[in-house]
Amino acid sequence: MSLFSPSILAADFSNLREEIKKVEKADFLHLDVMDGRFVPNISFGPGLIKALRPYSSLKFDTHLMIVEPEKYITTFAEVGSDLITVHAEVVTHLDRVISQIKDKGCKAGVALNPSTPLNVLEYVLDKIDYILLMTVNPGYGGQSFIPLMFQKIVKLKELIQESNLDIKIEIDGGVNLDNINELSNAGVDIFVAGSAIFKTDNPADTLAKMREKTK
Ligand SMILES: O=C(CO)[C@@H](O)[C@H](O)COP(=O)(O)O
Repeated sequence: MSLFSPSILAADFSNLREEIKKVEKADFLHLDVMDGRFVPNISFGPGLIKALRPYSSLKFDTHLMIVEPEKYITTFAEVGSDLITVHAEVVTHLDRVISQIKDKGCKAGVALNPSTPLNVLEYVLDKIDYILLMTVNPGYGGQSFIPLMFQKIVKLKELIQESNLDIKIEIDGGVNLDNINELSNAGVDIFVAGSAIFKTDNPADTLAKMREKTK
């Protein structure tokens, strides 16, 4: 069964308490932390995540698009993250950071930009819970899915199956009602979607429609 992680980046920031209620039937809440350095945009930090934590029973899926994420793992774990994802591109000691995340009792995810090859994960594969494939260049919501990422998803699925490990494939960027069925068939386990959910009149209904189109 596919899992859903609506990204609040596309929600109405002036009304987040109400916005997150609309997606309470999802599985995770996707929290995009951006620092204006690793990505050109600045979003929000641990203070907002802490403030939202009492108002949702969803698992908090914190996606750190920041440099030096190793300095902030404890903070993001303590404000209520269940899953913490760091980008391989900014971490020198990936094995160590994954351990840091797990030591805090969180699931560990590693994200890859569209242009980053899968082989950077070869020697940490046995420690990762989730691989987050960026299917747009990170930094902004509302971009179009990069078509070549289909091949990357299929390749990663094969790699995981060959290794016999229990790693979930999460994708992020440009997911919508038109491409979700094909993406599900390609092997995606967790869908992050921002605009396709929050920019519709009825996010709960859109989420349900997306579920119907997945395995
Ligand atoms: O991490 C990011 C963007 O960097 C995403 O989580 C976006 O928020 C996804 O937005 P949509 O493409 O679904 O609008």
